Amino acid sequence: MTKVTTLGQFIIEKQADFPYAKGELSRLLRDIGIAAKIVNREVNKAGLVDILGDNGTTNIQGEGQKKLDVYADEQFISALRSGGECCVVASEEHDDCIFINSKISQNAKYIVCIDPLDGSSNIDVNVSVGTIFSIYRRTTTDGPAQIDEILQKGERQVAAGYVIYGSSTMLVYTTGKGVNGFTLDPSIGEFCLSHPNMTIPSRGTIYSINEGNYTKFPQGVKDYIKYCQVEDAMSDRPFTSRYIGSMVADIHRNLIKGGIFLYPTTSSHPNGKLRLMYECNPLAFVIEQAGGKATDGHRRIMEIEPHHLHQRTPIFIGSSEMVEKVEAFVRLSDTQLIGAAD
Ligand SMILES: O=P(O)(O)OC[C@H]1O[C@](O)(COP(=O)(O)O)[C@@H](O)[C@@H]1O
Ligand SMILES: [Mg+2]
Ligand SMILES: [Mg+2]
Repeated sequence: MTKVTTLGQFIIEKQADFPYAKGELSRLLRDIGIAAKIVNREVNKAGLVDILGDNGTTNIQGEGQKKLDVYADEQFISALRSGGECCVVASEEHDDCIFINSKISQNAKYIVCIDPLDGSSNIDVNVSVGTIFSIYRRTTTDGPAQIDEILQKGERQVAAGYVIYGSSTMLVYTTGKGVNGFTLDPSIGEFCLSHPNMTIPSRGTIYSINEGNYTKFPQGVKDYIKYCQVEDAMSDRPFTSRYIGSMVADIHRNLIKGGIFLYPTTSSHPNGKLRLMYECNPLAFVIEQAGGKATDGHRRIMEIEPHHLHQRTPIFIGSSEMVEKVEAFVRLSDTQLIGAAD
């Protein structure tokens, strides 16, 4: 019989990598795992219970909230609040940070940024959705946490990961020492280690982008898409186009098979669409830890200075050689633009 390692057991074993750890991060990851199971239960019942559809409210970015967006947000915040290891939560669904002022939490050392439900537009049609989380350590030690403690660069993350609610439910995370994936075994209600030491192939044959926006893309991205579509046996082109529209699901597939996910600037989203703090940074940390790359076309996502909670960024993320290739196209087009202006 093969040995089963649950997420809880794995987290405790890995605590030994950090000799001075007191178990707070382990407990925080456990709390996220618990909330993920609760959200999973509701996602699985969607269609049977009244949880599909719009909530009738909008979030800070003016996007309509789905009932499941609101439900997932409440579950994660409540698990983090009662777990006591997190003093501030920054969520896609709230304009401002949520300071947890309970006696046990106010001196907690961790800050969590979260996209409670990623891929909202897919909820009502039974397509995979996800949760993305990012964990930072506070930069001061006492008193209530301040806003600038939350706005840290992605390279300062101590842990990050995602949950994918798909044909099976998985939790994938990193603490900066590789990436491990756990599949929820519904018969025992536990996430079990199923994908140890995940690595992303350095090249793949999948590109993921919302091609409907093609005319709005910068020239370098248009040129890269054309490159993906050209026939060339040596480099396995034309590549396959796959776009689910849930960032977590697109990136999870590319992590396993190799590929690139692109959400560039567009004329309607001049700063990009996806959010730095709770979408791009955590996924960049996971993908880099798996051996891939994540940039905005010019610099590492995790080196971008955040100025506000809901800041957006363009992103090119996935297999290292593919990200380098799109960067080369972007650079070339920038030089041509400069040349034409001279
Ligand atoms: O519909 P578009 O513009 O292609 O955007 C799809 C992207 O938007 C998102 O759904 C945004 O996430 P939320 O659902 O959390 O707002 C990503 O998951 C996805 O990659
Ligand atoms: Mg999202
Ligand atoms: Mg969301």
